[in-house]
Amino acid sequence: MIRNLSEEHSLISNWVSELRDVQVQSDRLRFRRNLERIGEVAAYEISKELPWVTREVQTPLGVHGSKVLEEQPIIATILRAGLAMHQGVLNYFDKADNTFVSAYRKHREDGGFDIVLDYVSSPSIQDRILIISDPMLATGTSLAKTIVALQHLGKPAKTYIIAAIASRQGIEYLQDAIGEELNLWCGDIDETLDENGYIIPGLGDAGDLAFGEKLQH
Ligand SMILES: O=c1cc[nH]c(=O)[nH]1
Repeated sequence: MIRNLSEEHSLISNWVSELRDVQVQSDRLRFRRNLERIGEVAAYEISKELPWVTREVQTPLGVHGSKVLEEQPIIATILRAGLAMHQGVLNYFDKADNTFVSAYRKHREDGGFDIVLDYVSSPSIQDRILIISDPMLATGTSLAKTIVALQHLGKPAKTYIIAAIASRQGIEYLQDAIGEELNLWCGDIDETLDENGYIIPGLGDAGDLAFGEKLQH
């Protein structure tokens, strides 16, 4: 299931528009906060699909059968661009377990790049609800590598992916690579990727906009 939240004319479209806008995106605090807000709303939307149970809660004046999440999800992100969105998801699933993966583009002399994944910190994901946030689903290769790496830690009950902007090509790549139904919640879908694997029109480099420029490997 692919949910393009921009089609629902919600506040998410406003925030994605600010992420894209060169006049606004240079304000790093606002850029990070917009990613965080998208993470928060996506977490809320996904929460409507998760299993709930009724638990008796003692109030000062009586007992109430309250609906509560059956279990907390595991929320995962890919360093470093994913951090702000991850914080948004964690703001709402505030008791969640967390998975961190580092992945970066190692540039080759021929102009291409390979995804190097060298750090995974995670609990077992066996039978758990897994929510992975990755703000820019561009080629889909880092997400696919992350999902494959996490498969060594168990088989999740269900995996959700949250992105601010996804490319059509990345969605198709990921659908083929993971070999199961893709559950993607994204702020918008763009049609084009350039030769450097950047989403066009996209927003630029989300990690640099959130945290500042880095040296290239
Ligand atoms: O367009 C893109 C692609 C990958 N990562 C980004 O930050 N932007």
